[in-house]
Amino acid sequence: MTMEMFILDETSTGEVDRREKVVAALTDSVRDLVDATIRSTVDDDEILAVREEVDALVSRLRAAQLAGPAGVRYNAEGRSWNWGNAVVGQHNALAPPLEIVHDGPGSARADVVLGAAYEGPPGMVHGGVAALLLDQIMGETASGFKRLTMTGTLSLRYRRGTPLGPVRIEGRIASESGRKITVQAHLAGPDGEPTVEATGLFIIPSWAPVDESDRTWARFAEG
Ligand SMILES: CCCCCCCC/C=C\CCCCCCCC(=O)SCCNC(=O)CCNC(=O)[C@H](O)C(C)(C)COP(=O)(O)OP(=O)(O)OC[C@H]1O[C@@H](n2cnc3c(N)ncnc32)[C@H](O)[C@@H]1OP(=O)(O)O
Repeated sequence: MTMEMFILDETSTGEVDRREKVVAALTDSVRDLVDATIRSTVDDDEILAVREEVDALVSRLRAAQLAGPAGVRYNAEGRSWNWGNAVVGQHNALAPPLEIVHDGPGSARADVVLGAAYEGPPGMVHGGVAALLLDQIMGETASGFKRLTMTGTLSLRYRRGTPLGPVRIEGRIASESGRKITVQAHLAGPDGEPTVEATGLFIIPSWAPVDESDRTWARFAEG
């Protein structure tokens, strides 16, 4: 991958903000649909009838589509958006409803409520979902919105099951050496005791801009 894979898009920030909100509301409804589908016990005829209506709605959305994935876009004002991102994509119903808070240099955290769609062992968060969330938050911790970083190596220790429900994830930079940034993080359930501990090596790719004062860093950092 190269910097050219990030898409320069002429849409104004005001228009990006407006559109993001409109589709994000639909995304919330689709998340609800996913949860309702998993947990529904209505009879078969009702399921078939709902399916027909959902298929009709999909056709309406397909009336105008991007040719491929949403990608990571930015405009000349420095606003960037990644609506399809698997963790923070505002238009991605597979992404849990999560907001990452950068509460200081080299640290980040997020609170999220994980429902039935994120289940692995009975009543517990899927291990891959825990890894997914940790990867994003640790990547953002390493990047700090001032440089571009990619996951090199991620190591997880699952200490005990994480119950579905409210989950907190916290990450911090443990050390840095050249283009290599080591991040430590954990994920915890409602009692605050870490259930998953993580260490990751995040790498500033050789092709990425090197000048941290360059605005390009900030532009792409929300990738
Ligand atoms: C979704 C994509 C978004 C990406 C862009 C984000 C922009 C926004 C930024 C931030 C906020 C958002 C945060 C995102 C959160 C999600 C993050 C992900 O899930 S990223 C997808 C998964 N990861 C990959 O797909 C990497 C695939 N691998 C590569 O592209 C390359 O291998 C890369 C960039 C990791 C290294 O390539 P080189 O060419 O820059 O590295 P060389 O120069 O060979 O090595 C530098 C040093 O690092 C070590 N190294 C290289 N790869 C390593 C690895 N995998 N593990 C450990 N060490 C490694 C080497 O041994 C070398 O060390 P010595 O300087 O000699 O001491």
